[in-house]
Amino acid sequence: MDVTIVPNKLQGRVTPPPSKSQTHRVILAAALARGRSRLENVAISQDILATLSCIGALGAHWERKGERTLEVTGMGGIFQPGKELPHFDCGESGSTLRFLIPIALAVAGGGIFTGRGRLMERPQEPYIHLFREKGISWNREGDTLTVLGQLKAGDYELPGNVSSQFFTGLLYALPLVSGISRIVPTTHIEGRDYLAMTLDTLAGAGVTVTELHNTIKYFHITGKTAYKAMDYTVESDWSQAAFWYAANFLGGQITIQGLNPTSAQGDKAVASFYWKLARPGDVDLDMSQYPDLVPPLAAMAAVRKGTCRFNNAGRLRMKESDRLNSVTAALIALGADIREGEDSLTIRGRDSLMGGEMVDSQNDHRIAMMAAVSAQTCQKPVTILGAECVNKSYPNFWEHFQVLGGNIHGLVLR
Ligand SMILES: O=C(O)C1=C[C@@H](OP(=O)(O)O)[C@@H](O)[C@H](O)C1
Ligand SMILES: C=C(OP(=O)(O)O)C(=O)O
Repeated sequence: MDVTIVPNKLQGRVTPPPSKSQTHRVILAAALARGRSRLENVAISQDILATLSCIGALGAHWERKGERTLEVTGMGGIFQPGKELPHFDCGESGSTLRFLIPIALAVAGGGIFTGRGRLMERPQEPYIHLFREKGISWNREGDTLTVLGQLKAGDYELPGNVSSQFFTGLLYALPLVSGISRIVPTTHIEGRDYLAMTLDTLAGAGVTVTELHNTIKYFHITGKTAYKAMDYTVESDWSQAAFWYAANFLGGQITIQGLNPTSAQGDKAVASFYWKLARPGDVDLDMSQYPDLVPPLAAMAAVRKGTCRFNNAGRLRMKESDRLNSVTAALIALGADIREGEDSLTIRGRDSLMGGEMVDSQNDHRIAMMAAVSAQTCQKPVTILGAECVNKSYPNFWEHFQVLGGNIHGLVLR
């Protein structure tokens, strides 16, 4: 679906969707627990649907109990083996794939994982190296990956600068096996707040992981822990709220409702980045902890007085698109002054953007949403190609855009 946006300023009230990161985590904890968990404020985006289909493959059950309520009956850490290895269809969700691999190894002795789009091209090397050492077999053919073996307790060393999702996967899986384990980062961890969110959700399910320190900080896990069923209300998503912050930065008057200012979501930092960028002048921003904020912050940086440099952003090349490249291509199409570095972006702010061109979302939800809010400040209409990709994380994004007065042509709502 291609949509054309005729520029105007957005205004009104919006509640961002439920946090995708929290939803993945709480569904997995509920799936591993014995008994029934009631999860409130859950939205079924494509990524969340992928995680739900995977917990089905593990033997957990889920049922919708209303628009935003989900009941999950967990498998209690006990997998009922069938004739074949379980099949996990991860869609395009990196979180689902990286969280489920060690869980499947812990409870089911492995599994067959499939994915679409760019998913299977995204890095898995830290797991490949680690599992090779542990005698677990790893075999990828095209979009199908088969992992086979039993996850055992022990020491797991991981680089911290590829994806925090490898840590989360092991943090979920190692408590399920017998014996003490340690997860030791071999570099500085990027995306630490995602791990704080993981530890928070695990604690809610009665699973305690301690962070210890000798020469470096590491995670200490006592094995054979039972996950407990829980009632949980998912918070609104700060990473998605960031696009409405960008819309406000570009002249919108939107009241963003329902956010928890003390959330464990690291992307609540968008509020302070907003004020940093609102002051004229040159700024350097370290994005190593906030990869998902780069597209909305780049939209802000394109229209302001001063140059903004986004540093330590190499991880963005490994997302749904190569996001350093796709942010650059999209903003250039809109008329921004942006330069792509190996792991950085440099944006010289302008008074406004020209628009009038087509922007390819490259099947990346955050690029489509960035282009949509940037279109507000353009002089000419903007066409976004592949606009349906927002379904990955924010299925009613375009509805919200319209309710806020966005002038969109070509929209086909499901
Ligand atoms: O754990 C999570 O929920 C996520 C971690 C981040 O990924 P990386 O740590 O792989 O950069 C982030 O970009 C992704 O959208 C969600
Ligand atoms: C990168 C993202 O998610 P995932 O890694 O789960 O695919 C995202 O939502 O921007």
